[in-house]
Amino acid sequence: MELLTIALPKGRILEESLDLLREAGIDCDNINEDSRKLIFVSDKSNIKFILAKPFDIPTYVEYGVADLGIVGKDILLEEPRDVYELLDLKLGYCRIVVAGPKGKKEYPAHLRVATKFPRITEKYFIEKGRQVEVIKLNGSVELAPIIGLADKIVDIVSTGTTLKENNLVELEQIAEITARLIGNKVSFRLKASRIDELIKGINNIIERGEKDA
Ligand SMILES: Nc1ncnc2c1ncn2[C@@H]1O[C@H](COP(=O)(O)OP(=O)(O)OP(=O)(O)O)[C@@H](O)[C@H]1O
Ligand SMILES: O=P(O)(O)OC[C@H]1O[C@H](OP(=O)(O)OP(=O)(O)O)[C@H](O)[C@@H]1O
Repeated sequence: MELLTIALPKGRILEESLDLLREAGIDCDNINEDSRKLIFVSDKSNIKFILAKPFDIPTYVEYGVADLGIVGKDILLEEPRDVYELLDLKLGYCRIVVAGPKGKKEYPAHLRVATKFPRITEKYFIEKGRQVEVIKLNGSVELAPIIGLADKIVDIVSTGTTLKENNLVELEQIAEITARLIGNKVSFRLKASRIDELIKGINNIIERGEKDA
C-alpha cells in the first residue's frame, strides 16, 4: 500500500473532516488538534496528515507535497489552483453574501465593498454589470460599514449571529459553500487505485448520510 499525504485545514472544519474520514474507515486517531504538531502519521492506513492553514491547502496539493486535501469551496473560488476537485464532502456548510447596515439597503453610485474575498467580490459585481471598489481585509470584516470604511461587505454567513450583533443584514447571496476533497493531478494518475478506493469509501458515507437525512 503506497503512502498517501493528505492536507487537512486547521480550524473550523477540521473536526467534521476527521469524523468523515474516520467513518470511511481511515485511521486518523492520533491527530491531536490541541497539540502544536503539524504532521501526523497513521501506520495503520499508511497516510501522512499535514495540518495547514485553510488558504494554503490548495497550494500544497497543486505542488504535489500533498496528494489530497480538504478545503472550503470559498477558497477554491477565491484562489483557483491547478488541482482536481474530486468530491463535495457536504460539510462546513456556509454562504457567501453581500451585507450592509440595517435600514440602509440602497447602493451608492460609487460602491465600496470590504471583504476577505476580493476576487469573488469583483467577479460577482462585474458579472452583474455593477461598478465596485473592493477593499481587502483579513478578518472582522463586519467592522468596515460600521466605522465608515465601506458601504457593504461580502463575507461568510453561517448562523447569522455576527451580522445580527453588528446591526447588519444580508442583501444578496453570492454562493453556497461546502468543503471539497481536492487532488494533485499527477498523484491522481500515479496513485490511482489508492485514491479511487479512498474516494469510494468517503462517497459511501456521504451518500448514506444523505439517505438518512
Ligand atoms: N462561519 C464560518 N466562517 C468562516 N468559514 C466558515 C464558516 N462556516 C464554515 N466555514 C468554512 O470553513 C472554512 C475554514 O474556516 P476557518 O475559519 O477555519 O478558516 P479561515 O477563516 O480561512 O482561516 P483564518 O481564520 O485562520 O483566517 C472556510 O473556508 C469555509 O469554507
Ligand atoms: O454567521 P456566523 O455564524 O456568525 O459566522 C460568520 C462569521 O464567521 C467568520 O468569521 P471568523 O470567526 O472566521 O473571524 P474573522 O472575522 O476574523 O474572519 C465570518 O467571516 C463571519 O464573520
